[in-house]
Amino acid sequence: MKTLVTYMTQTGNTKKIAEAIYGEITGEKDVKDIEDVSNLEGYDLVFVGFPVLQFNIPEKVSNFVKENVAGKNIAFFMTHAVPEGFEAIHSWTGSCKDIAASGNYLGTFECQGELAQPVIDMLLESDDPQMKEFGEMGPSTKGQPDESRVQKAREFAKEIQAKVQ
Ligand SMILES: Cc1cc2nc3c(=O)[nH]c(=O)nc-3n(C[C@H](O)[C@H](O)[C@H](O)COP(=O)(O)O)c2cc1C
Repeated sequence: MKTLVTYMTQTGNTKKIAEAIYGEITGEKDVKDIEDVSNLEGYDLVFVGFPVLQFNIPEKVSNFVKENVAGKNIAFFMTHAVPEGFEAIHSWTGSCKDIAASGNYLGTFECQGELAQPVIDMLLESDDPQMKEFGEMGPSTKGQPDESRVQKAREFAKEIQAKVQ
């Protein structure tokens, strides 16, 4: 069995989770920036990770998944600035299921990720009140994903792999 862990990241949070998942996976495996993946040929299980951007899965990621997921075992991981339990997270996990409709959807891991200072500054300057609100929650995201989140990601990786073995 061969597994791919692929991710998009801008400030490193999603990459940190990708590496935790990758570290936990047994068997043949690759970890790659999604920019470096042209298709999913040869992989039996794929983890796809991304930061939530403007209340959504980044378009680059959703397009890639829709184009390549047919017949594949797929799981997602995402990081976001809002705290875990925030209502919109349900719609983001729902979107993961939707874009994976032609594959075998196995689950989604999500956790908070720190807003980097340049991002906070940019969000605070935005005309969009919701983006401004994100900027204001910046300090409460510091240090995320922390070790407890990283540990949860490792457990998620194990659970997902067990589903396909
Ligand atoms: C332009 C922009 C838009 C964002 N929009 C959201 C959002 O809608 N909801 C949210 O919870 N976080 C939002 N974030 C925060 C990121 O999802 C979060 O910081 C994430 O952990 C970044 O991951 P990365 O370090 O892998 O890039 C946004 C960040 C940026 C830069």
